Amino acid sequence: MEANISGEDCCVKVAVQIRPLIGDERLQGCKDCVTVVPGKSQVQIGTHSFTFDHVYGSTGSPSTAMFEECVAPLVDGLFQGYNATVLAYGQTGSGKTYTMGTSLKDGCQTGLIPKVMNALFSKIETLKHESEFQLHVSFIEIHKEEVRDLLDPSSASKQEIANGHAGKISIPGRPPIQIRETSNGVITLAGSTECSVKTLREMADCLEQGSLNRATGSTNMNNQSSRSHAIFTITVEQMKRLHPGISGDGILNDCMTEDYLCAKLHLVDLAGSERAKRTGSDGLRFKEGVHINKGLLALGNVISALGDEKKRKEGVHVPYRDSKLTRLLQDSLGGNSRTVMIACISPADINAEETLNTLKYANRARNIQNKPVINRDPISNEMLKMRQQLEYLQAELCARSGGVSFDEIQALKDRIAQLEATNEDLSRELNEFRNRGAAMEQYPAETKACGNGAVKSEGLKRGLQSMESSDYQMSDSSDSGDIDEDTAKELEHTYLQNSLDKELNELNRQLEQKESQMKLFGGYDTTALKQHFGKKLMELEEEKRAVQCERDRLLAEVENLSANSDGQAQKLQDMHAQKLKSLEAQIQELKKKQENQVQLLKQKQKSDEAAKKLQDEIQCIKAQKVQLQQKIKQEAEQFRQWKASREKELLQLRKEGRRNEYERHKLQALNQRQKMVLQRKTEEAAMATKRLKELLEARKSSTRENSVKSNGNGINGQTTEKSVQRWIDHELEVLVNVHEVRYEYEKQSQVRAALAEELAVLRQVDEFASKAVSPPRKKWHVQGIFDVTYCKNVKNCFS
Ligand SMILES: Nc1ncnc2c1ncn2[C@@H]1O[C@H](COP(=O)(O)OP(=O)(O)OP(=O)(O)O)[C@@H](O)[C@H]1O
Repeated sequence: MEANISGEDCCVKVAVQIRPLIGDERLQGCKDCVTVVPGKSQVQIGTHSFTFDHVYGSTGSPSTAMFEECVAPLVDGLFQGYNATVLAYGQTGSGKTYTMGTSLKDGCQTGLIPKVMNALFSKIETLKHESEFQLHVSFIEIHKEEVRDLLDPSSASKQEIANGHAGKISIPGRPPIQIRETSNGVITLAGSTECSVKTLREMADCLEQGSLNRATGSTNMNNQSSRSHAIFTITVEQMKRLHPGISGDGILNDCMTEDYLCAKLHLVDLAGSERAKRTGSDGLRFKEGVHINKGLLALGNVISALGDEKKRKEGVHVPYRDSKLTRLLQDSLGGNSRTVMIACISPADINAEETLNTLKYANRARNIQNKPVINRDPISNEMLKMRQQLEYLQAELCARSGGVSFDEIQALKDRIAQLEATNEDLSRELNEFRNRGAAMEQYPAETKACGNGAVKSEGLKRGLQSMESSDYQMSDSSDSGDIDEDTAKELEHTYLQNSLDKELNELNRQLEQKESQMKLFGGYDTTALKQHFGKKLMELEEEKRAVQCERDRLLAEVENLSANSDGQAQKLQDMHAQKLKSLEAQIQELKKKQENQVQLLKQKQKSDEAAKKLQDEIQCIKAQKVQLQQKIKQEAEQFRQWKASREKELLQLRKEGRRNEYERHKLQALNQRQKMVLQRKTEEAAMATKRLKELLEARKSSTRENSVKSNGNGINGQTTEKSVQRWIDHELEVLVNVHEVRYEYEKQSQVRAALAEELAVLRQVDEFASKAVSPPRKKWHVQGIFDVTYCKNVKNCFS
């Protein structure tokens, strides 16, 4: 049997085992009624002729070759994850137990099961460096439509019952074994013992222990007849260690370092079909016989339903549930298993009828198609599928790229260069946004740490100081409310930019991911490939039909010839039969090819759909990316405009501030000058007052002198006149001086009042400046203008 990696259909293989005539049969003088056509796997009984996959015993292949040819490939398949079943079928006493080796006793190594165990352990030995294994064994029997655990030590006690037939006592309290179907259709046994075995000895012990527990009994046809269907199951769990980077593709193996496989091998020794008359059974044995035959009948119905191509195509119901035996063998017949059926027959002419039935039964089973798949851990399975798909697509790409012209390659290269350039531009833009965002971030960080408006302004002020010149002092005039608004605006902008950048990064990441996935699909138009597959399928279908017609024709000829019994006809019949066989093989081959093509086509369609979906997703992400980039640009532009207007405003304020500063300096200088004038005038006033006092003093003394002179001797009239004249002049001069001084005093008082008022205003200005709180810009400006005007007036006063 060939390895079946892809899980395609695979027919049940049938081998016939013809045992030699045994003691009783010889004693009865039985004759050999079965012939094997030399060099062919063909058995003839009477006028009937059947072709099988293998025929052993009699003049067929030696029975010793059976394991190598039929069972060893199944054992190998276990290590690839394929389930397998070996099923021995035949009438009672035909040699099923002998062939299977189910009754392993005292280490006697006859039959298939001991050989399976040997092969299994020697294979494990060779693979132990690359895999870890776990083996489990279960052994059950179906006796009178009940499933029994042959490895359960509690039910090991066997008891001979009254009529001498073997039987078992079921232990109360232990729940019966139940057949269950898992959600993915796998048949399991709930409640049966699963022994973990590590050595060949342990496994052989399990077989021996189970065999001892099996229900057997003596009948007229077999001294030790199996009264139940026995199923010995070996489960092989394998953890394969893969070596990353070793495989040629070098892609998926990098991430897949373990492969978990689990496969089961069912070794089934059925109870033999029997006729109560011939076995001479009665009582319990008779009832057993009825159950045995019932189970085998159900098996026959299942085989009929599955073996008939017409019924299968019509989707006829397969009666698996009619018996526990068929239910348990559901996977082995028409399911997930590679199955070999061994039809055991007796060559004795007294068994000819049963032998013919067995051969018919077996012949039908050959048409059963199973669907073995690798039983792999779902993740490993998924990985493998992807790898296969990748390999397939890579091969396809290679094939396709052979036909791609130089121009096309050049165009693709150009496109790649173009895309890379766009990508670089976008990355650069992104970095710029990021840098801007980072520069803005330091302000929010400071403001966040401080947590109040005044300190926020301080933070921003420091930030601005780092950018602006030292004449910033005047920008203190902008109120703290404005600064808070600015900070909030910048914060908002930074956060928005950051979140948009993040979004853009995420989109870029998704895009990269999707595009790398897309690369796996190659991106080529595969319509031509599909057409090619479709054409190929049709060709195969036609070829198959032609071969089938040829087969039908030959069959008809063979029918005609079998009616004709002369030697020539026999020869022709043989020739036709041979041709028929080769045609059968051809049909099978074509079927396989056809299935392969269908699988390929399906796979192709699936990958096309996936590629289309991926392409749509990429388009969608690209559209989102463009939108996002536009949004980022818009936002940046808005912020830039806002920033520019804000800076303009600031510049205006600074200009205004400088002008005010200049005015202040001017006023201070004027004030200084006025102070000096005031001082000078005050000194002049003091001088004038002093002079006035002196004059008044002089006047008083002259008055006194005059009165003394007039009251005295008054001798000279001219002298008196002159002195009066002098006195009058003097008086007049004094009066003029007094008047001048008064006028000057009033003027000085006015100037002083004006200066006092100006001083008050300047003090107020100084006070505001030292408190770092300026009067509102407009007010300050107006006040400045007022002061200047006022000072001009004062100046005029002086001039
Ligand atoms: N290939 C063989 N060579 C020699 N003897 C055989 C061979 N096959 C079977 N026998 C003998 O035939 C007898 C019946 O065989 P076995 O018990 O295996 O039959 P069976 O089909 O299992 O019968 P049952 O269905 O009643 O259990 C046994 O005595 C066995 O030794």
